[in-house]
Amino acid sequence: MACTKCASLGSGPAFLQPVQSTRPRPASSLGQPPVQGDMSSVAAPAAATASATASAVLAVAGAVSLGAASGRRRAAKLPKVVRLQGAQNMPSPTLEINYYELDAVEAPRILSAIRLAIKMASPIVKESTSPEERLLKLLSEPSVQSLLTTVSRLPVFSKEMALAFKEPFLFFLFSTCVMVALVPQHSQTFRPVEACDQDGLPSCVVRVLRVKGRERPNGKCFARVSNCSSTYTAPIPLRHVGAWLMASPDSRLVLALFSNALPPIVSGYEGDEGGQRDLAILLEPGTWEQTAGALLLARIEFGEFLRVLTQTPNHAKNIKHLNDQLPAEVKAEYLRNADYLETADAHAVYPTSIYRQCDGFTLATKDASTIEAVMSTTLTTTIKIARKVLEPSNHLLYNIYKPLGRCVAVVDDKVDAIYGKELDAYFAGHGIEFKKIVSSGNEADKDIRDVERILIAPPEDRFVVTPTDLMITTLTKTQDTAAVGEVVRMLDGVDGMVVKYSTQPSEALRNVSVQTAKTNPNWAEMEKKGATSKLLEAGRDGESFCNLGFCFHFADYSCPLLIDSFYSTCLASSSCHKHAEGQLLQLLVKFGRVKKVLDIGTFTGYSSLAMAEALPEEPLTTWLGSCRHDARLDGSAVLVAGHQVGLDGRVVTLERQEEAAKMAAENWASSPHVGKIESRVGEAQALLQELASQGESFDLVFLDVDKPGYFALYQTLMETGLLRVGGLLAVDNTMYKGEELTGERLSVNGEGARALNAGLLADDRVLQVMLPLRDGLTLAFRQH
Ligand SMILES: C[S@@+](CC[C@H](N)C(=O)[O-])C[C@H]1O[C@@H](n2cnc3c(N)ncnc32)[C@H](O)[C@@H]1O
Repeated sequence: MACTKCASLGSGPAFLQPVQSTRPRPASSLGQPPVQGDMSSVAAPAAATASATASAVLAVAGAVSLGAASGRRRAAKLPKVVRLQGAQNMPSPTLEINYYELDAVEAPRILSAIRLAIKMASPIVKESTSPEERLLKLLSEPSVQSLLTTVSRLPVFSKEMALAFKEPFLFFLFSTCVMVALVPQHSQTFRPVEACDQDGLPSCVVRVLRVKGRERPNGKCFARVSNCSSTYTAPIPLRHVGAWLMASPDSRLVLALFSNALPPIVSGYEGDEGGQRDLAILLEPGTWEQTAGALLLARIEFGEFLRVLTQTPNHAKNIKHLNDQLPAEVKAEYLRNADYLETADAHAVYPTSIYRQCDGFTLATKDASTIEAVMSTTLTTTIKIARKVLEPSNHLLYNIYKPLGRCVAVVDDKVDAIYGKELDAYFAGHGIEFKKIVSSGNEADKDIRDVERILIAPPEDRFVVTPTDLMITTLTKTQDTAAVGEVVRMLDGVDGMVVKYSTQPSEALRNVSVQTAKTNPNWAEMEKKGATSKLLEAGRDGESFCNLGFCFHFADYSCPLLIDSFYSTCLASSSCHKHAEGQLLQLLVKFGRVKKVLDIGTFTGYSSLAMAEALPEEPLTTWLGSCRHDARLDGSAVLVAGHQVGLDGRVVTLERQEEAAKMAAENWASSPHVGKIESRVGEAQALLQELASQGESFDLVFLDVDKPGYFALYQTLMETGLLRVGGLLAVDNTMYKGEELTGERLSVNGEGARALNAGLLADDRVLQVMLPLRDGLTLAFRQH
């Protein structure tokens, strides 16, 4: 996500984006030996159990050569180290791993971002306003916001990160606090943090802090949690910490970070010499003298500020409330980052396995001139040798998968040829949902990324809602999973970009999306499984989904999501394409200075609300007659019979299903724009006649109902003048899942869309363009 406010620093992804194809191999395969020296436990043998322990050891100190973004690797031989206090009980790493592409991080830009943010933030923290006001101002300061976003995305153990953190990493802590404080409502879409210590601190956070800092003399925080276990699956790259933290809206965390958990490097302002020393040793030799003054000053200023901020009795509550007080665009920016963090590595937010455990600790030479942050990831695999496991009477697999509810298996095609049928029969016989993803590959292709590639959108999990879905489904039928994975990512990337770089929807609209998904009768059941993202998808084969006796069109709320355990829900996030379409409608309303909108097909009220939000606010005047337009040419309002008859912007929305109309009304109820919406229930054709007989006409008509009726409704709109000359018609789903692209027989909906497309083409009263937005959105301007 690009920070629009501080473009000069570059966007987060631009310099943090993982580079799939050039990832570094695990350090051991790069010829780096395991850590040497006095870390006796480091060389401890792997546990005799079937568990593999791996650790990433990346340098953090001035004495160790820190490679730049070009990918220079640190010296293979490390100086002797001793464990720091508190590290004695940590597990012992045996080999190095490096899951993430650290070389893409541009340390110099991060450093300049830090400098800029310090410069801009410094006068703010010294202001005489209340600490909360200052914090609010800080969070809204573009350079600070940009830095927080950036920092939240950094892989923690990279050498570049270490380089970046040669300056105080108050900002890291700050960013984590900020995220927690900022996004409680967002956090509801994340799973709660599972492993917490007694203080409610997610253990992963503690681990990161423990790695980066040290136990404080008062023993708080780090010491207490040293033996808590985590069920998190990923190693702990810092860029994910924000996402983890967001999972815990607990303001105690903010408190803990502010008051207790600050490692000496930050909290040393109270006269803690350790902090100053740490800071000194993290700087390049010689730069300390030049930089120390400014940094120390910043540290003191921020330290003092934090102290004041956390002194008042209500500070926890106050900090939490800042979320609501932030300017909308600032808040949206933070939320966008939250979305990014979620999608950047879903594993960090949504653990997928209980068999991987992360840990970390800090090692240092006695004089602290060399510090190493060591992180270990323990992968535990149980291997059982068993025979005849696929015989129905054998309960081995049953006992594992029955409690889990289902089994997703990536099966080699050679294995499938031999055991495929037996596998299917076994799970079917035991009533266990079984998803078999058959893939062809060699041994070398079986690393975690290949598994990811295979799991991404297997054909049976992807509903065809848009032409993109169709292409992806077609692609994934081939056997070359690696190439398919790349293309799928690109295709999804196009849609993702549309959403990412379009203005983000209001909270009210996000909520409508959630409500929409919840109308699915399977919602509750899926929610239990944590698989609700699927419910934003269309029904498997069709565009309609029957519930409460009437049909809903879930296709319109589709997200290009991956299978649920992989990328979880995008509820309330901006990833739903419907949002981009909503933004387009809003843009059209604003650009066309539209006052009267006809929304044909209400459903849960998303499009109605989107357009209502964009309509002007001023009270008015009248809807009546042609004088309305003449009068507004000179900007004046027209009063009919001297009284006001409504708001200067109105959406009339039509829906055949009473229940849907009711649900939409509930969804709009809390919006300040509700007064602009008028809902009518009935068949669209009949309602159009009624509106025409009342002399209505509209500047903008959005047509989004059953496709077989499209052309007839279009004709009525034109013949009755409901779409006024100079007005615009927007029609959804005109590409209808790309059915025409298949060359196969069209469905009735596909036929309906084609009839309208052909009708528009033949009608010279309109000038139209089909936009490949989602499932095709056609804009037709009525010129005669
Ligand atoms: C695709 S949904 C509309 C979604 C809505 N425009 C939005 O973007 O949020 C279509 C809705 O139109 C309704 N509908 C379908 N055919 C209709 C018709 N002929 N007359 C009135 N309503 C109709 C359906 O009940 C459904 O609720």
